[in-house]
Amino acid sequence: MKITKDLYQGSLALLTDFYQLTMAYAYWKSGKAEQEAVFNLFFRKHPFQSGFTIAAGLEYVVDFCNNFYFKDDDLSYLADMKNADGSPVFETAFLDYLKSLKFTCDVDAVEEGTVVFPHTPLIRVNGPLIQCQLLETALLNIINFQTLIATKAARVVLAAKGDSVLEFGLRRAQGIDGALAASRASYIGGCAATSNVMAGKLFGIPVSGTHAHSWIMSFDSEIEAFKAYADAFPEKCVFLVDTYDTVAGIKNAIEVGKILRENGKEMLGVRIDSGDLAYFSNIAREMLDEAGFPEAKVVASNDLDEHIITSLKIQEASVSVWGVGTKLVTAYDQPALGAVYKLAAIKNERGVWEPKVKVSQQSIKINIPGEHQVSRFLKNGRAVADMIFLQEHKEDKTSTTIIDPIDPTKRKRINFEDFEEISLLKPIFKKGEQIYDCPKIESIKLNAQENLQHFDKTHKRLTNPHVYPVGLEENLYQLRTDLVFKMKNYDK
Ligand SMILES: Nc1ncnc2c1ncn2[C@@H]1O[C@H](COP(=O)(O)OP(=O)(O)OP(=O)(O)O)[C@@H](O)[C@H]1O
Ligand SMILES: O=P(O)(O)OC[C@H]1O[C@H](OP(=O)(O)OP(=O)(O)O)[C@H](O)[C@@H]1O
Ligand SMILES: O=C(O)c1cccnc1
Repeated sequence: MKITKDLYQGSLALLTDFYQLTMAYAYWKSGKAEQEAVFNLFFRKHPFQSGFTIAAGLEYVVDFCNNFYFKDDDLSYLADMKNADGSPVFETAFLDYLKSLKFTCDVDAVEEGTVVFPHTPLIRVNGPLIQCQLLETALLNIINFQTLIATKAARVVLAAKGDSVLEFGLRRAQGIDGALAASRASYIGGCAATSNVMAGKLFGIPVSGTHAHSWIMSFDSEIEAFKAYADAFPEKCVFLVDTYDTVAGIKNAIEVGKILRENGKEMLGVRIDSGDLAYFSNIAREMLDEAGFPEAKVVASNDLDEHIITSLKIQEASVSVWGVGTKLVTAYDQPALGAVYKLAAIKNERGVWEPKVKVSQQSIKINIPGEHQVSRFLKNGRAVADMIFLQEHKEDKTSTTIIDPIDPTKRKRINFEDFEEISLLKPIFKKGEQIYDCPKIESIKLNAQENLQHFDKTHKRLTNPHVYPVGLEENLYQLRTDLVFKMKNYDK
């Protein structure tokens, strides 16, 4: 899918913070625009107190980079911007430079659906400083949201323990694009289908749904409404049974289910959207079984999330399909991921790479310098640790120690020959040319499921999960510590 073309009719170069453009102008003016740089996009904490995060959004990023150019009307908009004294904000020669700007960066990224952890780069961009800088805001916008929602969906799906989860969020999502991106990310995270028809068309996601209370209310009686629905959709009958009286509603559904059966069709199930979902789902299950409908499913909806689903499972509710909307697509309990995009290295005038750190009072905010690689180590198919490293530090080594970037007392010895080693960052663009085929959404979803299987269930626990070890290779840890000391003048 051409996301930019289908959704936004062209380049999204102006989808950025104004300060990116002022910095771009200043880079250009000071002769730094083409200086080569490396930026990393990463997050510092899992959302929702989760023990894992699911990467999502790369296909949008690829599309954004492929369509990264300034259109004539973008440039005239910028040309019209004035300073307080009436002078133009951007001089014409700079706008001409932007007009001729072509995307030429290398981009390496973690594939969508990959389980990822704090501090490891999800995307690494290497290219002219001005281009790297101009990508920041859009890349963060895309990755922060889709990664957040894919993770929320994965948690909801884990709570559902193999039952289908339908995403019903469109009506309460954060605007049109929020809804579309959320439906896409929810599917990647493991939802079985969406109610969002446009997301179905754009992304190839299965669409599904039942009917609303208004359908029932438009008839004189519930049974009439069920019969009319069964006439229209004999193959797709999930009756919403709680408009007036849930038990009476289930009886009516059974009655119409029998009529359907006489005509050679099977009622798919009932939906309960209010009241005590444990109590009513168990009553529905008993009544359906007794009436000879053991295959009919009980669908539950109403402000569900992973915690309520877990509770309903503990209560042995007889729900087999979960409709989840608001709390999934708005990431209700944590509305932003907080990933950042930081300069990690820059090539100086002599052509030598200089690693860079931003020093902070909070050690969690000190970034990791250099052009990172990330390896995941597996033993018998089980992930044991991730290592962030610089290629030149690892060459010729047979073992190393990884060190927690925040707490250096947490360390792990890695003998490379003991593990299967997977490189997480894949080449996506080389000198501005796309060299990666974005997978179909079905294989992204499968990738997420397979990835999750590599992790012990203690990391996937919804509350207080066991922390998965992610560390800096010892030489990188030392490099970072030395740089921080240098920037703080501790060595003087
Ligand atoms: N057995 C249960 N255990 C825990 N939570 C439940 C149980 N049954 C329902 N819930 C949840 O409790 C909340 C009840 O919300 P609310 O009070 O809005 O429902 P309601 O009054 O039954 O429905 P509505 O207002 O939509 O008619 C929902 O989030 C629902 O998912
Ligand atoms: O609760 P969510 O997880 O967002 O799932 C979607 C909700 O949207 C629909 O009803 P709507 O909320 O429009 O009306 P209702 O709450 O009055 O049933 C549906 O019946 C669900 O309850
Ligand atoms: O199909 C449904 O049942 C549905 C769709 C959107 C929101 N709530 C329910």
